[in-house]
Amino acid sequence: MTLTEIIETFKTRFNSSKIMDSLEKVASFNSESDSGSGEKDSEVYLENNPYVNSSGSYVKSPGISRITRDEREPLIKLTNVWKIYQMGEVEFAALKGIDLEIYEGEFLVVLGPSGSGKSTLMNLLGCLDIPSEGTVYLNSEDISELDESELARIRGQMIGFIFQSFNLIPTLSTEENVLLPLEFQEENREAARKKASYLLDIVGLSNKKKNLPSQLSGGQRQRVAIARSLAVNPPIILADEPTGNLDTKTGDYILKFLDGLHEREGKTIIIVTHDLDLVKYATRVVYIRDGEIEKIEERRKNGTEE
Ligand SMILES: Nc1ncnc2c1ncn2[C@@H]1O[C@H](COP(=O)(O)OP(=O)(O)OP(=O)(O)O)[C@@H](O)[C@H]1O
Repeated sequence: MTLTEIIETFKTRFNSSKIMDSLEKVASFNSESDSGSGEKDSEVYLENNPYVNSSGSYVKSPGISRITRDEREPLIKLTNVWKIYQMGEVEFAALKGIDLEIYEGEFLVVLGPSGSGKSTLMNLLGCLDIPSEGTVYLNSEDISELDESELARIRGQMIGFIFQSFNLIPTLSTEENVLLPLEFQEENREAARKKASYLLDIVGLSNKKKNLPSQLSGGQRQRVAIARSLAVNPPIILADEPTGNLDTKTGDYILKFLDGLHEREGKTIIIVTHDLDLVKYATRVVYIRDGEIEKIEERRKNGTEE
């Protein structure tokens, strides 16, 4: 399906946030079996990080924030959240009474070993799943009170997702993948193209606009996912193991980029990882083990505990 066909088919049936939601689910399913071209990353893009080079330019927030909110309230709040998986007769508690408040401007790293409940927590923080018990608030709204399309709308406006599986639409080019959320926001087409072009430029992929996801390396796909997550300028960026499958250099680039978005753009960044190295970027670290918060550490950036 082409970009136009996808848009026209879905626009007639659903509201825009719901479409993005459905497409991302399909894309994440499709991309699991798709391991990429294996093409080596060029290092040229390392020059493009506006937060690393000295050109003085940086990512200007594209678009305007569509949310009005009380800034004293947490962006995301979890109270006594449990997630219980049912496997036949057996119940398994993956999260056991999590209380957590996340405020604007934080760089939060959720750290825990394999099986500790990170992805489960991530899905709840991103309002992609609902708790078995307890309450999740996004922008002061109890998400279990919202219907599916309201939830998709608020989530689309508030959260940019960067998932390990990249969630790119396999039949769309790099440029079209970035354009997709903008098309559904009813942006002026020319402005949307400019924005997509700018975002691809800053993630160093202007020369890959016409490539399909299968013709990109893992690191390049991750950067398309970042460009797309920034397209609608959400206040929160939620990243699941953002450097997971990447070589050190590309991983470093992506982290510095996220760090720049935090420092220069005031974005709230939430990263879920098992990689201890990432805590140096954090303003707060949540240690999770066996479905419980073990401790929470306030930090000054660059490695020191407060
Ligand atoms: N759909 C499910 N049904 C049953 N159990 C599940 C389900 N999803 C996760 N679990 C279990 O819940 C626990 C937490 O899983 P989760 O994926 O959140 O851990 P994680 O910390 O993200 O692990 P990893 O770092 O290995 O990805 C694990 O013991 C896992 O086996």
